[in-house]
Amino acid sequence: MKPLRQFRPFQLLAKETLSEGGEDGFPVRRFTFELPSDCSLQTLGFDLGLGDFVQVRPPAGRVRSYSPASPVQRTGSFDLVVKIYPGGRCSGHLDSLSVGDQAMISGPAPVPWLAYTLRQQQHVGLIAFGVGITEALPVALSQLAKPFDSVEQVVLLWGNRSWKDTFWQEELQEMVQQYAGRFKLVYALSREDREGCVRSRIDQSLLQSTFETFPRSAGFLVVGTKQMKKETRRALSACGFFSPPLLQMKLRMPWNWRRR
Ligand SMILES: Cc1cc2nc3c(=O)[nH]c(=O)nc-3n(C[C@H](O)[C@H](O)[C@H](O)COP(=O)(O)OP(=O)(O)OC[C@H]3O[C@@H](n4cnc5c(N)ncnc54)[C@H](O)[C@@H]3O)c2cc1C
Repeated sequence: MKPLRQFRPFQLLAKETLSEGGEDGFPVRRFTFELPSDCSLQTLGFDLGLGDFVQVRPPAGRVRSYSPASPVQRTGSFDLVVKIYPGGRCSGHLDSLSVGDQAMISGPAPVPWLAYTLRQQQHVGLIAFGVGITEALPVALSQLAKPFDSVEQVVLLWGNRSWKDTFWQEELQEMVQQYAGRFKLVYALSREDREGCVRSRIDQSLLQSTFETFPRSAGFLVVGTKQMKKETRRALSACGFFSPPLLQMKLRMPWNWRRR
């Protein structure tokens, strides 16, 4: 099968709710789409460790991007994990699909600057807001797969309103155990006190304490809305971390990066 350069129909095999969402929260569902039995995201050219994503074209509304959330080597199917917004054109479209229905999907679409940001970084900080974990987690896994003398520590800070908004707790716990000492996971809940979690928004003081041991030249990936990313980068800068070389990143963007 050729890479998904153009939009093509993919059949929905399964749909499962991962989180109903807390108060004021929205549900998060996993959608499993069919691939030919001998085909995986990897054979289609995806590198999830570098943030490659798919695009979904709803019948009405704008094309939207989603980070595949299943192992890149899995043959026969792939998952998207999507937060369903009320009135959301694309998330609502996906949510309206029944098993057996098709969605128009293309990919891989790249995050061109990520390879540059992570290049030769021994300390990698990943900051994910809500469903942004779908992009951050494969990046964490791919960094941890590198030898210790290449990547020493990966810290994932995951911000949600409440525990009910979270999912993949078991998978994350397994990672903490498997990469003990190299992988640190911090859950930040803005509206709930809970043992093992920090009660806080993701702000300068939380960033300072979470990444206290990181050298100021560490590499960071922030995944969330534009506003969240902007505020977090500003806070990282205020903590003394180097802000990403934005100018260089933009110059490296391929012609179609704005389609995201
Ligand atoms: C590279 C990349 C990867 C992404 N990966 C994922 C992923 O794996 N899973 C996923 O769920 N999303 C992901 N997104 C976000 C996704 O592309 C859409 O922006 C999102 O699904 C909303 O699109 P929509 O058409 O449903 O909503 P729209 O029709 O654009 O918006 C309708 C209403 O929904 C609400 N809404 C939309 N977005 C938000 C928001 N972020 N917070 C609060 N309310 C909102 C607003 O009230 C808005 O008025 C990713 C985005 C990028 C750029």
